Amino acid sequence: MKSQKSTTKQTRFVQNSPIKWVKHWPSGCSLYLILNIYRRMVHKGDLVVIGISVGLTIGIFIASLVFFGIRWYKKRAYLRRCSNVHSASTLPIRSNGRSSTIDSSADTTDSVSVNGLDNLAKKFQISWWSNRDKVRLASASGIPRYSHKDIQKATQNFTTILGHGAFGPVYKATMATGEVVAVKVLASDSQQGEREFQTEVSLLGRLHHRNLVNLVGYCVDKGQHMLIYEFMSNGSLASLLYGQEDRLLSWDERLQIALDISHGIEYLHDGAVPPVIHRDLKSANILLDRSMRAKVADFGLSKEQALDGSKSSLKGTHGYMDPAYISTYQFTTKSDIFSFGVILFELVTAIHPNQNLMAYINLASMSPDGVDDILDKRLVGESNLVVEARSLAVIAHKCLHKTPRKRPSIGEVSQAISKIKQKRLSKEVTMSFAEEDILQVVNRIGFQQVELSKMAAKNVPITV
Ligand SMILES: Nc1ncnc2c1ncn2[C@@H]1O[C@H](COP(=O)(O)OP(=O)(O)OP(=O)(O)O)[C@@H](O)[C@H]1O
Repeated sequence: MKSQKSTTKQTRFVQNSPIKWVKHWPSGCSLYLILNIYRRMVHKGDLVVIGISVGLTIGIFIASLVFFGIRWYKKRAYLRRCSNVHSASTLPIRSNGRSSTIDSSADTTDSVSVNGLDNLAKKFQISWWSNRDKVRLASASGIPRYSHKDIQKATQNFTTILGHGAFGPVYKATMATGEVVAVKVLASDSQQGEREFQTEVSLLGRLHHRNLVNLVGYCVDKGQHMLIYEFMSNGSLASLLYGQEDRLLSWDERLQIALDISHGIEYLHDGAVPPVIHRDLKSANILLDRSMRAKVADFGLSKEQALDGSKSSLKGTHGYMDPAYISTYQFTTKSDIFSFGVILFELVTAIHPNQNLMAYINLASMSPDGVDDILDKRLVGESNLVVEARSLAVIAHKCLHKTPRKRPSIGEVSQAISKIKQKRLSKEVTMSFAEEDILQVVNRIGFQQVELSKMAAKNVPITV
C-alpha cells in the first residue's frame, strides 16, 4: 500500500516535470534513464542545496577575479606614477604655506618637490629591508645608481679620504662625467647606519633646495651601501670655526651662513609636505660650498613629522639637544629651533658646545651687552659687529627658550636674520656713498691744486 502511494507520487512528479518530455524523445531514452536514476537518488531539497552551492562557488570565483584584477590595476598604476615622478615637468608644492606648482627641472629653488614616494618610503620603513627593496626604493626615487666598480675608480680605489663620521668614511670622488662628489661608505657592520641610509635615500629623493646638500647617487653593490653627495669644497662649519684652517670666517660670511641655514630649515619645516624634522642640526652637519654658501647635511636621523607620533629612544648630538626633548622624548620642529639657536651662538662666539658654550650663554644673558664678552675676538675691527652680533644673540636666545612653544618658528627666525643683513647692506651702501663723496672732494682739491700750481708757474695773476 505504502509503495503504491509512493509510486503514484513519483508518477505525478514525472508528469509535472520536464523529464516527461525527455522520455518521448527517441534519442533521449538514455538521458531519460540517467535522469530517472538521479531523480531516485536525490531529493528535491538536495537539488536546491546543490544549486545554491554551485551558485555561491561561481559567485566567489567571479568576486575574487574582480578583486585581484582591481589590485593588479592599482599596483600597475602606482608603479607607473612612481617611475614618472622625475620626468614630470611640474610637481605640486607648498612653499611657505602657499600652494603652487613649480618646474621640477629648475635646480636651485626655494621649493619643495613632492612625489608619490612618501607612501613607498613609509612602507619600507615599517618592514625590514630586503636587498631588492633597497634597490627598488632608491631607483624609484630617481637617484642614479652606481656600481662598486664606478665608485672604486672615482675614489682611486678608496684612497681620497675626506673624513670619518658615525656612518663611516667619506671620500672625494671624480665621476666619469668629471663631476666631483663626496662618497659616504656605510660601515658594513652598522645596522643603525643601514636605517640611516634608507632614510637619506627616501627623504633626499624628494627634498631639493639650494640650502640642503643634494644626494646625487647611491650604490648598493657587493654587500656595500654608499651615498653620493654634491661636493662641498669648504668642508663643515665646525671645521672652519674650530679647525686648524687658516681661513677665518668674516662677520659678513657668518651672517650669510646663518641666513642660509635658516632657509634650509624653513624649507624642511614649512615647505616640505609632510614637514621634515632634521633632529641632528649641528655645526658639523652644516657644509659650505666654494662660494661659502651653507647647506644642511646628514638626514640620517630625520623624520617626517607625520611619522613622528611615537616616542623613540633619544637620538641626536650632546650639546645641541633640546632639554624638553630629553625629558619628554618628544621631538618637534621646536627642537630643531633649539639646535639652530646653539649654532647661531657658535657663529657669534666660536665656542663649541662641548666647551661649556651654554654656561657662557647663561652668563652673557644677564646683561643686554653681555654677549660682547663672549664675541669671537678674531672678528674685532669688523664694521657694525657689536650691534649686529647683539641682535643675532637676541634671536638665538629666543630659540633656546626652555618652553618649546615660546620659541619662534623658523620663518620668524629667517625674517629676523634677513633684517640684520638688510640693515647691514643699507649701512654699507650709505657708507660707500659717503666714502665716494669724500673721494670726489679729495680729487677736486687735488685737481685745483694742480691747476693753481700751473697758473703760478705761468705767473698768471690768481683771483680768488
Ligand atoms: N658632501 C660633502 N662634501 C665634502 N665633504 C664632506 C661631505 N660630506 C661629508 N664631508 C666631510 O666628511 C667628514 C665626515 O662627515 P660625516 O657627515 O660622515 O660625519 P660628521 O657629520 O662629521 O659626524 P657624524 O657622522 O657624527 O654626524 C666631515 O669632515 C665632513 O666635512
